Amino acid sequence: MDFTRPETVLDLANIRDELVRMEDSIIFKFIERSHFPTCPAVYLKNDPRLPLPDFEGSFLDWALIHMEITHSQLRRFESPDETPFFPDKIVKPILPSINYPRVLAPYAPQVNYNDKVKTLYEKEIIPLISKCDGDRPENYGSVATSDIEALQSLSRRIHFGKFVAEAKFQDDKPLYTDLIKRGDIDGIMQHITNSAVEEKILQRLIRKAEVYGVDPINNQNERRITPEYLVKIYKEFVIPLTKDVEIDYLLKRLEYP
Ligand SMILES: C=C(O[C@@H]1C=C(C(=O)O)C=C[C@H]1O)C(=O)O
Repeated sequence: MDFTRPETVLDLANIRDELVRMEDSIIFKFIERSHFPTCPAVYLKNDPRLPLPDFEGSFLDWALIHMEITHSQLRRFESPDETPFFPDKIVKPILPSINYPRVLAPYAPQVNYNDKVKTLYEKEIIPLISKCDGDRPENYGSVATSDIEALQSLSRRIHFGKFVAEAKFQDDKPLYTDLIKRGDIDGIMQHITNSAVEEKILQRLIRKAEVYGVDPINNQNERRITPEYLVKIYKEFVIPLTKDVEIDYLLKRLEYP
């Protein structure tokens, strides 16, 4: 997929291949996070264990904002497949702009589900992928670094729903134009859903978790990322949020030619 060549981006088969590649990134980021305990202090607003002068928010919020400011200076958020968690904080790149040809509708950057992504990650995913419950102050920096990597991978995967939606719209404009005009959200959900593709993804995740998630040197055959947890994360969070992004993107699509 080459974002300077729109024809490679709006090919649904190419998009699905890219989603498959993202599975490996997400699994490996989860495995990295699984080396540490839950470290709840990292996610609590203004926690006394992590004093942050002149800042309202959690340690992870602080770390993510500073990482996104640096990444924005390196042009990360000019790329149409990257969506910031703190869009109001990012700054102009220090590198020259790349004028990517337009692939998505101009409002695409405003389709931003990262608040939901971060909340679900902290509340639902961390308890599943952490090594154990507990707080280890010596791990706070590593935990935040690992969380940022995992959040950025999850965000990219979920917001790829914009490309899926645009590809589906282009493939059947009459159908989606009628559904959008009637505000038929259930009808849009029905037509963007491909249960066979979803099932294939879940089956593949089980196999990947069985291979990647087992620690080869651990003779107790303990899993670092269980297949069941990975399926739960995708089935209950990643795929539904991707489809929410698809629907949200499509509902505004007729505002632009
Ligand atoms: C991403 C797509 O749209 C939907 C969402 C999917 C997902 O998030 O994995 C898979 C199939 C569809 O239900 C697609 O059609 O490939």
